[in-house]
Amino acid sequence: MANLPRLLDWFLEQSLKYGGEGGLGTWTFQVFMQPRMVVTHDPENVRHILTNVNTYGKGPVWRQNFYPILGDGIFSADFNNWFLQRKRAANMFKISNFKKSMLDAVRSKCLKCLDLINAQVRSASSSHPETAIVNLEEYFFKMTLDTIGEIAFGQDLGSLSGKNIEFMRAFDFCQMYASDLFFLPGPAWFWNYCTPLGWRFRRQTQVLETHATCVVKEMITRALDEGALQDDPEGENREDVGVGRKETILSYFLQKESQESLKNDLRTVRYLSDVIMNFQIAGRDTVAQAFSWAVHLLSLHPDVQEKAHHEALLVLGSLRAAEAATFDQINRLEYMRAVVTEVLRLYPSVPKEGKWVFKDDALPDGSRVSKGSWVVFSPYVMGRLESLWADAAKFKPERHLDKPKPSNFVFTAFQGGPRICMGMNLAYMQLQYGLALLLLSCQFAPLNGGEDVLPLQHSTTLPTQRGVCVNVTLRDTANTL
Ligand code: HEM
Repeated sequence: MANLPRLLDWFLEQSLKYGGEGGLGTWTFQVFMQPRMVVTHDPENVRHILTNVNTYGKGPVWRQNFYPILGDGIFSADFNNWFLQRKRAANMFKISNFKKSMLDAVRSKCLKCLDLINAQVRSASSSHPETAIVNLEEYFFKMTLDTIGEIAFGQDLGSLSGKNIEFMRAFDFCQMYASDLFFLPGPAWFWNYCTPLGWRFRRQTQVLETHATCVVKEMITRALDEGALQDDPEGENREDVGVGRKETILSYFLQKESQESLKNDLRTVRYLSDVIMNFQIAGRDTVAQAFSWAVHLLSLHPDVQEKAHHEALLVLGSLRAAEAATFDQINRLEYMRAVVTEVLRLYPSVPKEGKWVFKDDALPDGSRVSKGSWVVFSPYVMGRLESLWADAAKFKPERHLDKPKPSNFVFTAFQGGPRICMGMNLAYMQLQYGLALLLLSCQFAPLNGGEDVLPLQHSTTLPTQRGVCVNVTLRDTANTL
């Protein structure tokens, strides 16, 4: 328990100590009254775990700990329930949606966020060029929540305009608490019902549920008013087209429900609320944290910042021109893509992963794993192992240029196999474009000459403890090459 606040670094130390040469070998540990955890960072073991979804999955303990937040959504689902949700949501991630509705959502939220950052710097600065200290993390969290809101259910959640503060706080607390449950002795019910934090958790999950239910009910009412729902939804194999004014992730789920169940069946509303919650979790924190770590690392590496800025000018033009960037232009930001990959190697938004063992099995290195235990690997640890990355501690985007993409079982930020992150391409688009717009508008410098280590907050994802405060200097935005 003492190591909980620094769990990831503890994993790294233990892997180097007990993981044999290079820290890749398998070792195990067990928290009192919790299932055994088998830890491995060998890419072949990771491949085996991630590609055998019938042997390794989410399992009952994950589902129980996260049920109050994720319900039956895709992150907690296994087998057929997982497969159906993945298949429905996959409709949204087709190229035509990337080029139009997703890019529109990303663009409008990035530009709004940029305006707010510019306004804060201008109001706080009397120098020329205008400079101010800004905590950018809070802007990123609001921006990514509003973006995923638009993409997942076609609504502007208004976080960038000051709404949803209570919801976001509840969201952060619940994720942190549920993540701790795996490493606390004893069953979840004990912590949930017999401790003050558990009581707070249960109260905060009500805030989340109310928010998601409101969104779903509003969307159902809108779809019914527009006559966009079928009385008799067709079979699973027809081509899915989405419903309502525009295609959203939720619209692909709505079209599979009958009007009758949408109007009268509370279980249907609950299920759709779970879908919403899961996509909000998937799309908000991961991307916001990647933005934060990117700005932190760019501020510490002015040479990388300048190269990325130069590329943005070259590919997108001035800030004015970049506001209208196309999908193909964004894809040509190759150096920025390498920056994003390097940020996620060192600071993967999902820093640790545990899969439940459904059947007795052996890993490729010969280690035996028993049904009812966990196999654990950490993308954070893997990104720091010299046996996998030369100069692992150094931030060097160049390592990803002019080379084949690293295997998903070595660079595990998005994982791999059938459950690879569904939003990977969306995340790259948001980060490449958002960072390019930021760099065309501002320069970042660290406070007090640079703090090398920014303390992490233990959670399901990888937030910082105090946000990311940097010196922001506004550029002359008429700049072109
Ligand atoms: C930097 C950004 C992101 C990172 C690092 C990331 C990482 C991951 C990882 C590691 C997983 C596997 C988690 C697990 O199985 O427990 C995952 C799953 C998933 N991600 Fe992402 N993600 C990012 C952004 C997004 C975005 C923007 C979306 C938007 C829709 C998204 C949607 C999903 C979904 C739906 C799954 C579940 C896939 C499944 O179980 O089949 N992710 N992501």
